[in-house]
Amino acid sequence: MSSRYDEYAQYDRPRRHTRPRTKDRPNYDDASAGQVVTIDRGRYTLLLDDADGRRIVTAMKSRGLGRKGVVVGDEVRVVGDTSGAPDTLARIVEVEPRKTVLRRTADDDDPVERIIVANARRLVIVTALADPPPRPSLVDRCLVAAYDAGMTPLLCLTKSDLAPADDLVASYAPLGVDTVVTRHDGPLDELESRLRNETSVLVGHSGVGKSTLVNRLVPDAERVTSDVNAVTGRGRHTSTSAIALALPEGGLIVDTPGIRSFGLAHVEADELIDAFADLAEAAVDCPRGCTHGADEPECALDSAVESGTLDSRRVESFRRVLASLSAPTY
Ligand SMILES: Nc1nc2c(ncn2[C@@H]2O[C@H](COP(=O)(O)OP(=O)(O)OP(=O)(O)O)[C@@H](O)[C@H]2O)c(=O)[nH]1
Ligand SMILES: [Zn+2]
Repeated sequence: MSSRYDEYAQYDRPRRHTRPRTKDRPNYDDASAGQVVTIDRGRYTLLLDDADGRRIVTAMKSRGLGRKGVVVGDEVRVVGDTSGAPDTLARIVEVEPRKTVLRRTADDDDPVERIIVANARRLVIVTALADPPPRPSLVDRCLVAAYDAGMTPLLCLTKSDLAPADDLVASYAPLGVDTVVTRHDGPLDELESRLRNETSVLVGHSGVGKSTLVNRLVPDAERVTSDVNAVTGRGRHTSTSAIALALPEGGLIVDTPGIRSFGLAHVEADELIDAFADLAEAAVDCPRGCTHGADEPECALDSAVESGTLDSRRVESFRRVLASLSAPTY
């Protein structure tokens, strides 16, 4: 089986630009569209897919962008040599508005909540059913991160050959979280069908089987990573940046090595509840400043459960996720 990355090596030279440019104002009508795949020391690796074919292009930021940040997943417009031939460098002249933004948490090394990935649709929360045992509080924090980022969470429960998935599936079902169960020697089509033609981000702590999944989803992931690093001039991929890999059947999967937790410091209870339309609707009747937690005496979620409008298990699950917001980071 071969990956789409194989196609990147085969491209035609770009057509010559025929449109004249105005002198006074830059005219980027003839700019190509691309997506940022990884970033290393001011060099941006882009995936371009247009009439000239699918290819990897290295670019830098144009001066006109100023201090505007460019992150993995950004949809950008590029000019200059976009052939992708060795030793060529294109220029990023525009960054399209971001559809979603996933941030990593501030830590001792870096006190700023930086964006890990832009424009990803799905956050795949990878949890092993055993070895290591599941950590529900971590899953809950990842769920909050997904909702906050505007992404759809997908719970991927791995190593189902070691332990049953029933309990975990049942605890996330009331929230309507989509779940797939996998094992290294079982089929992956349920996961693959959800990833197709979209940008997804994989998260999970060490040992849960992320690399095993990536290597199956992108059969030549290791070669691609080293090729990308050859382009960016690095011996191996740096752990600080995310890297997007193309899936054979379309779509990108973003691996997040070295990223241990998400920036949730700014997330408020009212923002989280907005991810659940029925709960948000009931909470309209809450007293001002209600945090919707189990200890709130007059939370309208309780009256909605009493009147039968809301399912108590759904409210309980929501409150468990909500509590993870104030729990210490792992
Ligand atoms: N029994 C069982 N073992 C698995 C399964 N998937 C992965 N493993 C094993 O679990 C261990 C960890 O798998 P990895 O894919 O390296 O996990 P990871 O999440 O990438 O871990 P890091 O590389 O530390 O981030 C390896 O020994 C795998 O062989 C599975 O479905 N069942
Ligand atoms: Zn409330």
